[in-house]
Amino acid sequence: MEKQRVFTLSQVAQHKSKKDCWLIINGRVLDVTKFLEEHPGGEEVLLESAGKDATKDFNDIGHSQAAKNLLVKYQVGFLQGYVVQEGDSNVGADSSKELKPKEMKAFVIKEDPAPKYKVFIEFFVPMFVAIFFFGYRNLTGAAQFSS
Ligand code: HEM
Repeated sequence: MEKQRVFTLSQVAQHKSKKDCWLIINGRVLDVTKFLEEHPGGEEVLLESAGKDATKDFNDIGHSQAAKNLLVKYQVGFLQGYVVQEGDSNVGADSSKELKPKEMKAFVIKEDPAPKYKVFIEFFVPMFVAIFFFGYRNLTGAAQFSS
């Protein structure tokens, strides 16, 4: 559950120190603070990407499947606006399968542009039309009755 949290780029960017180091790889937000000293490539390279998207750097090195499997271990969530494509869930599940670098598809999170306006259109407008209609009929009916 913890790994499903969604972070914005600016939230990730706040974790860029040696004592609190996050980075993004393939849309996954990773807390690598405890991994800094263990990283075979050294802590400097990780600190250079701290708080940022390190996907390109990670892929350029040609990390092994074992390294890719480690990503899930340090994952604390996902980057907002990214969808992990099919097959990426295999990371960490089957180390015998070599996975290709995953492509992340960006999508736009659309907020309802005017929900109050929509309520007005869907509810109040028909209500006003009905009131107007019955009011008009009553008035004309009353007018006919009185004449
Ligand atoms: C959480 C993210 C990362 C993990 C889990 C990770 C893991 C590993 C592992 C297990 C190795 C040993 C070789 C291998 O198995 O491929 C390694 C080597 C290395 N990593 Fe990373 N790495 C990460 C991020 C990065 C990043 C962002 C860079 C940036 C450039 C980087 C640069 C390197 C380098 C330069 C090596 C040494 C390669 C060599 O000696 O041939 N790593 N990494």
